[in-house]
Amino acid sequence: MSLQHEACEFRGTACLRLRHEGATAVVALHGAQVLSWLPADGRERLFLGECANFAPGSAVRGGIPVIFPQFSGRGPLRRHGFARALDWSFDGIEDGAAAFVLEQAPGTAEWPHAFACRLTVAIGAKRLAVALEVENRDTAPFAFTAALHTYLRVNDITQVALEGLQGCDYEDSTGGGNLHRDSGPAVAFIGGIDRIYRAVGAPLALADGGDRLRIEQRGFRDTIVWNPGETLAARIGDLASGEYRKFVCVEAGQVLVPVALRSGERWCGSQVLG
Ligand SMILES: O=P(O)(O)OC[C@H]1O[C@H](O)[C@H](O)[C@@H](O)[C@@H]1O
Repeated sequence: MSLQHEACEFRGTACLRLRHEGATAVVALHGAQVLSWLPADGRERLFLGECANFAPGSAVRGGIPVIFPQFSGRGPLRRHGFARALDWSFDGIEDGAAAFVLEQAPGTAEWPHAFACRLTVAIGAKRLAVALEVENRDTAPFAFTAALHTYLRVNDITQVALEGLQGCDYEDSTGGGNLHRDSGPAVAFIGGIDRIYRAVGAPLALADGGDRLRIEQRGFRDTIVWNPGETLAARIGDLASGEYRKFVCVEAGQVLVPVALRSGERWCGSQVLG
């Protein structure tokens, strides 16, 4: 059976529910943000904050926010860009994936370029695949940074280990952007962590007690690893008390070297979980 889809409301916001091979995903039109992913075993794999704010123009804490055209505060635009705060349009099912589009509009005026973003979401029994394509529809070149800011639900953050980054260089965003090389076999999440690993190629594995999740990315060269830790979490207004223990962000990103597109060119990056 092919991918099934239906419009639905989830936490009061307009969404599309996808079903395939016993798995379900919910994608909000707000930000084209995947909010929920239940593989066929029925266990939620994404974190969505209890206090997540779906008001127009706001960023929703959890799921898979689409970061475009600027990662974090690395440029003149609003933090993490506008794509996560705007409504996207559902553009149908194509090659077994639901497609959502965002194009130049009054809400994107802070970045004066003609562009088209296309986010596709596909699911299988044990797999979630999200791909972001960006097209330059302008007459002039432009450059951007982007990420799929995936919030992975975990049982107990003190037991979580992220494997596959040994030997990779990273910028430590908590330490003024200092460069380091990861020497340990796994990243642990004790205290806050905010790192941009560069040129990550091989798949990662998130071990959470007895559970393991494979994380693969293509097109995106960097991987951002983030959890605010207790102290910073207490200052994040849309994160309920103790919720920082329930997620780690493992983000597929193109941050350290922006993507430059000439007129008519396209770029694509993707993240596959499962
Ligand atoms: O609070 P937000 O704007 O959603 O950002 C949440 C986090 O996103 C990324 O992971 C950055 O590396 C962090 O520095 C930032 O704190």
